[in-house]
Amino acid sequence: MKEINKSIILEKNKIFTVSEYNKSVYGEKIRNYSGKYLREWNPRRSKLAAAIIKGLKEVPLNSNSNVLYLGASTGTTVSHISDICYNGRIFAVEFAYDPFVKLYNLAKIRSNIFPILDDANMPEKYRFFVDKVNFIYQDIAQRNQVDIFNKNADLFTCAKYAMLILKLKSISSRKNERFILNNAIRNIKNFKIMEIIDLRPFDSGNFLLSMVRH
Ligand SMILES: C[S@@+](CC[C@H](N)C(=O)[O-])C[C@H]1O[C@@H](n2cnc3c(N)ncnc32)[C@H](O)[C@@H]1O
Repeated sequence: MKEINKSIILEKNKIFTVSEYNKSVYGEKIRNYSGKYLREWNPRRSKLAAAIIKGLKEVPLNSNSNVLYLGASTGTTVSHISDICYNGRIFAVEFAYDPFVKLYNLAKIRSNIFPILDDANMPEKYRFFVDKVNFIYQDIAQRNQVDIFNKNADLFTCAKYAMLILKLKSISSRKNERFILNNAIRNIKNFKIMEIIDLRPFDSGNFLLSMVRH
């Protein structure tokens, strides 16, 4: 077993978060672990898990981190971040009603998740619900995904670290992958790139950018 941090554990080719909760969120396996539980983290369902398995060196999250999560969907990755940041708060923004209902139900069980039904293009609408966040995570398949990130990063200036899932096909389905990637990176404001992880074979055409504010 290898600890990435106190709450993230790698065992052979599998990854787990240490959890207070013995309740499966998306069908993942759970087992007992020193008075708590180990929740298997599926890298085909969560790009952050895929990036860690692919060798992401730093995960700048700890038990006290406050996170702004854009594109939360039903809360698969949110639930693992909720395990890692068990004393912090996760402000989870999702604009589609159906996945939001599941996210909302998850938040009823997990007291550190604060679901927000809103469009991440308009952070000024939810800025007053969001306390000081240290970290922004974005996983949104939209053509203007870099703009969405920049707008949120401009407003939530306490966030020192960020991770952006770049979905290249959503930006352009015709241009060359390298070209889209370089262009997207050039357009990111305020943050410099620490690591770029190609998420293949878990997720094709998606890259995780890990960044720090400059
Ligand atoms: C790939 S899914 C996210 C999966 C999730 N991050 C996970 O790992 O569990 C992308 C989500 O972003 C949401 N989304 C897309 N555009 C959005 C926007 N402008 N504001 C908020 N949510 C958005 C979609 O409705 C979808 O649920």
